[in-house]
Amino acid sequence: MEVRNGEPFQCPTGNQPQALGERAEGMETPIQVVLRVRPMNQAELRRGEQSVLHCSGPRTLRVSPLGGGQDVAFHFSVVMDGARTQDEVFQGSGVQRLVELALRGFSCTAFTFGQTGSGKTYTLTGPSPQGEGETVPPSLTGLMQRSFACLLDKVQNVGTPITLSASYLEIYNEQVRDLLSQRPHHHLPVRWNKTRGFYVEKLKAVKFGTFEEVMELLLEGLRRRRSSAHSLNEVSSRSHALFTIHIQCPVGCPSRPKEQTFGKLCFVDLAGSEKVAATCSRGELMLEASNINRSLLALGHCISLLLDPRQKKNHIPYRDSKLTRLLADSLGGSGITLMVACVSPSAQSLPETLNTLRYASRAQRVTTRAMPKDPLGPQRLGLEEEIQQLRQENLMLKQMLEQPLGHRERKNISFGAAGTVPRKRSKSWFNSLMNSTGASSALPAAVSDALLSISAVPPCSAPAQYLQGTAKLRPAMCCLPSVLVTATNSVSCAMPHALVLSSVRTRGEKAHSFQDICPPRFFQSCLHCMYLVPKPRPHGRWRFPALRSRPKPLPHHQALTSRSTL
Ligand SMILES: Nc1ncnc2c1ncn2[C@@H]1O[C@H](COP(=O)(O)OP(=O)(O)OP(=O)(O)O)[C@@H](O)[C@H]1O
Repeated sequence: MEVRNGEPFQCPTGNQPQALGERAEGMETPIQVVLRVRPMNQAELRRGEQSVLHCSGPRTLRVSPLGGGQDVAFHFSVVMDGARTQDEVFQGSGVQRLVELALRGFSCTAFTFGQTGSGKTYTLTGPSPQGEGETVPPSLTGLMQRSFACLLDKVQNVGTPITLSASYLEIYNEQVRDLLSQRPHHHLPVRWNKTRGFYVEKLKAVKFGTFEEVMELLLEGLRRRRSSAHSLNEVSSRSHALFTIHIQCPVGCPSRPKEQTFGKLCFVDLAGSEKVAATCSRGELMLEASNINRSLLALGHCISLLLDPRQKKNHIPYRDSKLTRLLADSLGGSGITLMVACVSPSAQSLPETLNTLRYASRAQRVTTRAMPKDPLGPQRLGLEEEIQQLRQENLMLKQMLEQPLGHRERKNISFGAAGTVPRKRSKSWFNSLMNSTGASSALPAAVSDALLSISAVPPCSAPAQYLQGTAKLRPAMCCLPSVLVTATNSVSCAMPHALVLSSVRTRGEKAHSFQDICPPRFFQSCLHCMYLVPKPRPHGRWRFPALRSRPKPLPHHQALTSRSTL
């Protein structure tokens, strides 16, 4: 197809990117890249510039350098020429699919990337309003306004109440500012935690329910966003802007119908890369340009490393810039990402255009593992563990109650059906153990006679030796309360603030790991005294150190005295 100077490109309408979120959850999903070529602008036409970009299919762009150099072909999910309208870009880019996936609880990101003046802001929000109070004509609105309308339409049809809120921030000169705040110049810190990953502390999130409300938020942020004029763009964005919609859905997706979902739809308008010489930037403009270029370089570096599977497993330097921190999940995490690469068709911009095309080609080889967001994440796991412990404890107490009274008087208790000391012992478990055996903090450091039999453990043939007193344990432990699991299948309780498990048998044999305490075979072959001193942890759970380490034998000659058991 011949491309003449200034004429729009002819190219079949792009198809929807196919792989976007169509793979199973947790599968590697590549970043989708849509390429948009803007039409020649007035300045380029006046200069009589040649167009160097040719669409040769719905997914292929050919670059024909002036002067007869060899054509270079680039392939993307969709290629859109300069004749594509805003609506065609919306229909063909796959953003609608992102909206659906965000509603199902996925974290979705659409970002525009390209040289300054290549049409990134135009693609996301349409042309900048001509005057105060002017609005963008509906036919020219960008991906964001169309996605808002699409989202609100879908929300209405879902039938269940869905909570929507929006936040809007910019990264200007490596500082994060809240564009919805009355104090936009106040810098916000970027933090990290296990549950949320990277996030901006104290960022305002405003609830909305209608198209007008969300548009009000967008316009408020756009008014505050930093922009300036330079030789390549009269309204050039001087910051990276992230508009995020948080979608809280009380009823989850079909695969998790009973769970809440917390989807996210984020639009990122990156500031354009620029050659300072070409934009004639000075002073503040130059400082802004160098910060923009530096953060885009960090982004490119992360993308390059993400392409290497070995590097991906090791370390990706997301912390190199605020931008890469905030895009970490979209690039290498559990999000679904769409990149719209914007380029100018002019020959003068060719070096920058080639950079963008190479950058975009690399980006589309990056994969994420799309997973719906579970904000409870680790918390939920912790709760499940706790429930498990409480169940065990409950069972143990029930069994205690079922014991004949005589046994209880002798303070014999069972440790549950499996006959094991629970692996993870909660403080409440320990306390109830202490209470049930009558041990209290007032007891002296000597071992009480409370004997706790462990059910389901076969009678032990070990020698009739067992620990008689904590006073004879290592000095460090003397001050610790202890429960002694002895070779006689008994557990003796003393001071109630910590737990010592130990077992004794003849000398000369090998010591067993703590894990051996649990299965019955331990009690037939336990040799040395084994003890584990749990450390109280902040949330009331206790951790047993040396769970797998070799137990240290107690000094038998000092600590043990021969005594018949039971
Ligand atoms: N597809 C398009 N059709 C018509 N005009 C366009 C198109 N794309 C961009 N423009 C115009 O080109 C100019 C530059 O576009 P825009 O501001 O979106 O570029 P940008 O990539 O966001 O630049 P910067 O990085 O400097 O902010 C604007 O006047 C915009 O209206």
